Amino acid sequence: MSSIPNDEQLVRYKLVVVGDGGVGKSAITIQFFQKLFVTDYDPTIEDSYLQHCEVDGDMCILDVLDTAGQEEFSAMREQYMRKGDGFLLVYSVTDKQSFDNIDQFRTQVQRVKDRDSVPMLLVANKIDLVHMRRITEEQGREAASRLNIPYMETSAKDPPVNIDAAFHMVVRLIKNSQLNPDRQEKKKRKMSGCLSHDLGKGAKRAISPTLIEENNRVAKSRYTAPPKYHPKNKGIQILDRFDNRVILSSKIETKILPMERETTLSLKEALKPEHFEFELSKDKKRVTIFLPTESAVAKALTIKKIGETEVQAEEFKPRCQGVIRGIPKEITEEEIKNVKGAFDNIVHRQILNGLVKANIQGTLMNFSIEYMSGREVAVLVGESKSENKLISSTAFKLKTSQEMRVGISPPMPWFGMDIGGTLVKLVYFEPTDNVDDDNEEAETLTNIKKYLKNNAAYGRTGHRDTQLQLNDVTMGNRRGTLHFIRFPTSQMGAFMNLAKSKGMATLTSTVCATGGGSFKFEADFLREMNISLHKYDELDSLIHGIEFIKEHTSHEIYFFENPSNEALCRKVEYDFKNPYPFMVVNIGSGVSILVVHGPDNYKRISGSSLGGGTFYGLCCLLTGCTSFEEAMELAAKGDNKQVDKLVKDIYGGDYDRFGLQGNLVASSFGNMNLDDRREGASREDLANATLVTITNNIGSVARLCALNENVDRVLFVGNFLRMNKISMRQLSSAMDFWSDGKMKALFLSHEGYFGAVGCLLALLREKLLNGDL
Ligand SMILES: Nc1ncnc2c1ncn2[C@@H]1O[C@H](COP(=O)(O)OP(=O)(O)O)[C@@H](O)[C@H]1O
Ligand SMILES: CC(C)(COP(=O)(O)O)[C@@H](O)C(=O)NCCC(=O)O
Repeated sequence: MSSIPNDEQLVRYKLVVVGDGGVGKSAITIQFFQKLFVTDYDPTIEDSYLQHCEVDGDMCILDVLDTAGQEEFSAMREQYMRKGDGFLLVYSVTDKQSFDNIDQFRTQVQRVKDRDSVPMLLVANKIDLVHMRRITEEQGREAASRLNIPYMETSAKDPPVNIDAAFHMVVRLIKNSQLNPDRQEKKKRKMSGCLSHDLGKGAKRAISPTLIEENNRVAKSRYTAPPKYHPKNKGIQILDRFDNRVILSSKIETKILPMERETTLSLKEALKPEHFEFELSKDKKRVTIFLPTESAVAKALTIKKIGETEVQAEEFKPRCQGVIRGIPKEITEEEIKNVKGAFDNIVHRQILNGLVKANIQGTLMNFSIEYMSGREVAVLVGESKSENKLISSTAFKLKTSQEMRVGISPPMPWFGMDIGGTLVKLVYFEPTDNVDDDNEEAETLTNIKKYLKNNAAYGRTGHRDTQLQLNDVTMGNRRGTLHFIRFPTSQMGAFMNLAKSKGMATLTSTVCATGGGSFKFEADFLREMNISLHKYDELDSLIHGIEFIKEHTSHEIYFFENPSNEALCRKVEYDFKNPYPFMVVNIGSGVSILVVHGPDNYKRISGSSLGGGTFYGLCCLLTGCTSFEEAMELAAKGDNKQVDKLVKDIYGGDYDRFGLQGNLVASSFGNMNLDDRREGASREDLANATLVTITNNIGSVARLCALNENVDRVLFVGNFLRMNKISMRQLSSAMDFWSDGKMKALFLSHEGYFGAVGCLLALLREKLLNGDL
């Protein structure tokens, strides 16, 4: 029976990604490890990544160092080059200088490794930027053959091209070189023939031991289990702990070993950052964890230890608090100052299973930072260098991830875009927390901000719903104002031109989008603006947007009291506590019906093609109206009874036996086959009848679905309900009447914007999670 090898049996390959700054080294590495495309990355910091990987059917550990391209880091570069087993030499096909510099990187690797033949791959990156390409494939291949190394073209953008293939290729090159050291040696002699010859035998002997040692080391780790290291062994240092394993580092190499007799569970596994909030007591001795949901509580109870710090789950109830105990040492102001000051001195980040650790120079202790996205909290774990043991652990509030310079938050501006069948909904997050965005394009950014903020109309058809603006909200790790903007999907071309003229395309290369149009217009965005759409599913986004807005705003959810009585009807705020399960009826162009059992637990149960688009389309056809607003105005003045056949038109009164009142619509538009009734029906009546028809149908489908799902609260959202009190009242009375008062129709103030909010949140969550926890 075969068994899964443990880490001690696995071969570990150290790969190093080198090349000029800006060629996409981080993008390539992050795409490989985290399967996402990042556009912004701190160019001054080196990151290393460690992950299990399968290459050609063999499990191994890949340890990849993404290097800083800057010159000032060149001394450090030599140090890591020495440890590298294989190298990706990256240039950008849009940047000739980066291509020209490849020779230097190659020579440097050879010099530092003291060998001519080092496993290396020439990587021509950014091939997606076709129109900006300066170095052809032919030139790239020619350079590769001159350097005697293989060549590969890549793109780290989604969908990525050859990213996995490039890393796998380097592993293959390393394996080949290990299996065939003789060939390497021969090749080396051949390539550096004149050097050996000129210097004679002595020089050759001087070179050989290094090579033999190098090959022995690799061969040993390939075929025999390495010795167990104990931290007390001289010169061995605990670098990190994660997932029940400990990483030990000696001067020679770094090993991952299982953490025996340790009960540590990684914080990441036990709780997700969005499940809790931290608060540091004034005396900085206690950290309180707030757990918002029951599901989080269940997980929290499984935590035994975080590092050396005991965590006790104390009577966790929803919205109750527990306390991290046993923080052994009060952190002093001085230390905080040191650590804070040291954020600028981060020289190396290590991203282990998504957890960011930053090594900081210049502190009294060697702190590592575990940063929790969106919570503005950092947990600092101090390790005394001399004793190799954890001596303190604490947490305190930080301003932002920018200040820490860890975590990857997307560059400003932050937009979420929902491109629907009729309308594009755009939410724009305007930061107000006075954090420097550290953005080279600060002026363009400021201009865009001013333009959006100072106007409520954009072009002929763009509108900002100023009444919906949300001030002082936290998104990602920032505080700010959320603005809500919409324009017709048919105006996408004009929107792109406007956005281009405001410099959007120069500021960002990725925008998050949802809705059917995120697929339909994807190619146009790329072609016209060189912007990739980071796509999120529209129903996921809708649910996450609703969850966020209902948690972060008051007065959002309401219902109608006495909906069928004109004089007594009034809007009443609804306290949506214990919300699950509930149903969502999204009335956009068409209708989607979902049942929601928890924040991440929903399903689409039904839909209808008779939606807002049907109302608007039919209205244009029947009344000649030219805008939704005009259609609604007409409908408000009309009377459907001219158009529809009522129960009393058929029965002469009520149909008592089954409780059908005479005024009930028996047949929508049923009177329009009669000449006199048709002639008597005004545009207003036709608009009203159209609205009533569509609304009635949605109401019946929704009620049946709610019945089927055993749900009594139904949230109606979507822009069909914009300025549409008629439909809201009608839905309210229909739900109430037909369910004998058991079901409730609820409405949300931000009607059609939830998808856009949800997709922005998804982007922030994805970026920040991948960057830190
Ligand atoms: N200014 C508007 N222009 C067009 N349709 C509008 C407008 N305001 C509200 N609507 C209504 O909203 C519907 C679109 O709703 P929305 O939730 O934005 O869906 P979608 O995502 O399909 O665009 C339209 O079909 C129409 O009934
Ligand atoms: C296809 C859609 C999800 C698109 O969403 P929309 O742009 O209408 O908001 C929606 O129109 C829909 O669910 N239509 C109904 C399809 C049906 O179940 O009959």
